Amino acid sequence: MSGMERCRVMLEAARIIREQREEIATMETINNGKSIFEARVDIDISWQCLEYYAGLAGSLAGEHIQLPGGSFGYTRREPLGVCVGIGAWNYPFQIACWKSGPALACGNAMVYKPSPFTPISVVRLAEIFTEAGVPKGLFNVVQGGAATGQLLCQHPDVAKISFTGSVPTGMKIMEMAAKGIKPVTLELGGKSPLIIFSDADLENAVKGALMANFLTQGEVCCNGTRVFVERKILDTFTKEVVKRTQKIKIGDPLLEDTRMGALINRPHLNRVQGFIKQAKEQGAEVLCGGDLYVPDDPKLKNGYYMRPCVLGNCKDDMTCVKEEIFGPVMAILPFDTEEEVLERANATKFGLAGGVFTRDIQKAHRVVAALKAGMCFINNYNVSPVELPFGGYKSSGFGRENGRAAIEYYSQLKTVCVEMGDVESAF
Ligand SMILES: NC(=O)c1ccc[n+]([C@@H]2O[C@H](COP(=O)([O-])OP(=O)(O)OC[C@H]3O[C@@H](n4cnc5c(N)ncnc54)[C@H](O)[C@@H]3O)[C@@H](O)[C@H]2O)c1
Ligand SMILES: NCCCC=O
Repeated sequence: MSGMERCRVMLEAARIIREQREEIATMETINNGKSIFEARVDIDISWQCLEYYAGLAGSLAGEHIQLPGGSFGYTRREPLGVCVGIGAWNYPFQIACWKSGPALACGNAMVYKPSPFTPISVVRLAEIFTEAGVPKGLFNVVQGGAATGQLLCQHPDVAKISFTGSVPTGMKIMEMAAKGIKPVTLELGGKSPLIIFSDADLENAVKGALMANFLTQGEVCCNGTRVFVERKILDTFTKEVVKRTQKIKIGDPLLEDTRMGALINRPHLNRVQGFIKQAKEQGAEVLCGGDLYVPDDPKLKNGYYMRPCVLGNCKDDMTCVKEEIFGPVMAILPFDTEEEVLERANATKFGLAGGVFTRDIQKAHRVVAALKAGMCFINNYNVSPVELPFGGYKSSGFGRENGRAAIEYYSQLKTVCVEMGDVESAF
């Protein structure tokens, strides 16, 4: 298909998703456990992603380059071939759109493997692509776990792998990709810093800290889980954050007023609680939450619910401050100077995201310029405009999703050199 034809099909897929927003959001809530309120936002970001790449599909182009003597060259932006997408369980539908959007826009095929914990909604995406006119076999879903993922990565017909998941799995994916000389995009974990200066708008900073920690039960790769607060406002800020965290409505994720649903599964819930136990043993203070939550509704009593947790008295060398917990656990850390906080914020193997709240515009830009992270926020956190590239530094991965940047990762350049004169042979 031409770029314009791909554009039309992708716009139709985006339209169907928009039309079926409620049904898909409900499916995603059942799939993952996140609140319906949030699932709707995920679905909106998903159709916006397809619309955005539909727009780019028709304008993909190479360059014309003039050479001496009337000769010239040109480049063609060509697809890679069959791309494999492997997704995590926290944003099942959205991750599949973030990968398939640029992949299909560039003229590739995709075989997508969702996490076995959230197998359902991406099947609906495949059906929607078919309804929209994507040719049979161009977007395929293969269900399975690690073994299936390995087979896909090692398959000789696969030209590219785009992976979203944990750092240990990312390393294995990269090893497999290296054996086949396949390009790879790695969207991995994080332990991102959020820096609150004393001149920040306190109301926005508190809201930002909650957004940075408690969406999708805290199971968000770019969460700002290390909240550095300038000592002057530590008490006021902490008190307000704790008060609002305690008010978060937990429970049946399909209810309209629920803002925190269930974690993904029992082992993960136990793991998150293990981090909190260890934090206490290492001297952190639980300022609120961290315990199991049992909803009144008897049919939910075995659900994987916990109260969102705020940890005080944290130190940089504690496990809860160093490791990705991937649950609703915020660590608050006081700081005194800009120089000190930057050094501490960057002292991590991860580099996915970072944020700063301040009214001082020069300070804001200076701080984000110094943060070693791929996605930085000034005076907000965890918003996901599809126009902006998203991806990590350091162990959080490489390659970018969203924005124009993703086109680079789903296409390759062919250079054509055209001679307009005679061949000047060396022989
Ligand atoms: N940077 C991002 O954009 C982003 C987004 C979402 C989640 N994440 C990260 O994902 C992690 C949580 O997700 P998870 O628990 O599903 O991660 P995971 O690494 O356990 O699994 C991710 C996917 O990889 C598959 N997989 C597992 N082992 C494999 C192997 N050896 N070969 C091929 N595929 C394999 C899984 O079946 C799943 O589909 C967190 O670390 C989180 O930060 C990152
Ligand atoms: N808003 C989506 C963020 C993806 C990371 O988990």
